[in-house]
Amino acid sequence: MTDAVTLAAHDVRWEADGRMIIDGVTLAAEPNRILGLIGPNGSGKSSLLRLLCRLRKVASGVVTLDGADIAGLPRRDLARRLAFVEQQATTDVHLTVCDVVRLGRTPHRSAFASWNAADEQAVEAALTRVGLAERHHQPWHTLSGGERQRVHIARALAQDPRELILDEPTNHLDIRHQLSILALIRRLGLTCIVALHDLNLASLFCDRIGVLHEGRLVACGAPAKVLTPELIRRVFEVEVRICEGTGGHRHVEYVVDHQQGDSR
Ligand SMILES: Nc1ncnc2c1ncn2[C@@H]1O[C@H](COP(=O)(O)OP(=O)(O)OP(=O)(O)O)[C@@H](O)[C@H]1O
Repeated sequence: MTDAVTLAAHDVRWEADGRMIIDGVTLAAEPNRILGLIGPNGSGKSSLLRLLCRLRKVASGVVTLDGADIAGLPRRDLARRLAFVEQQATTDVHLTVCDVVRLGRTPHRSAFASWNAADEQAVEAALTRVGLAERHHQPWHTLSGGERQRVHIARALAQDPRELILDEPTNHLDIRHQLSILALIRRLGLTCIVALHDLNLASLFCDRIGVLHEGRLVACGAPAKVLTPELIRRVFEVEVRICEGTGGHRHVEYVVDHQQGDSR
């Protein structure tokens, strides 16, 4: 483990219903870089992300932030450092867009402090960054799925974190917004760990990719190193060709037999 590590898991295990879901995962986020997490449905991506931000307690192993066990950090200190955008975050239907984003300021405010200009500015900036500055007062329940996703990202940005963890942030987004949200995440320059299903988006936007398979980390490294036909066949059970894509990024092309209807 190098010094240049912010958030890291060391031989982390977690089980549910007597089944090992996360099985001895060791990985580290590099400061100001994006670590993508890929893997088939049920491979443990969400579970691992929840362990990394202490929404679940590890059964064994340790998660550290700047070398300190996160289990010992005060909740508020952790929330000032680390924001989590969940896959299907539920939100009280009576809130407006602005109310939801304001929740991101909670860790920065003391119990009796009034709402101040810095809080307001953080909320404004976050909404502008996700392209929803004009939707301040729109009731939450009237938003589309993609707009809700962007509001949740704005809420995380208003939290002003140094570490940002995102579980499938492109869910529900059309292709333009998938690209713009991932480009935004890159521009933020934060330390990010992001679960993604789309291998090409992972290849385009992540500095490194970790691959989960049945709760184990089976590969972790630069996209060009990790995204090989052999690994994708073993983990995802599909046939692919890897081509040279834009800007030297690997492009994954699925080999589909239209007679068979699948790629095997
Ligand atoms: N609280 C729980 N109780 C029992 N099983 C659980 C619990 N949480 C997760 N699991 C199981 O752990 C496995 C991993 O789930 P997880 O949501 O982490 O996978 P994932 O890689 O994020 O999947 P997806 O790509 O479908 O979102 C699944 O089989 C899931 O059913």
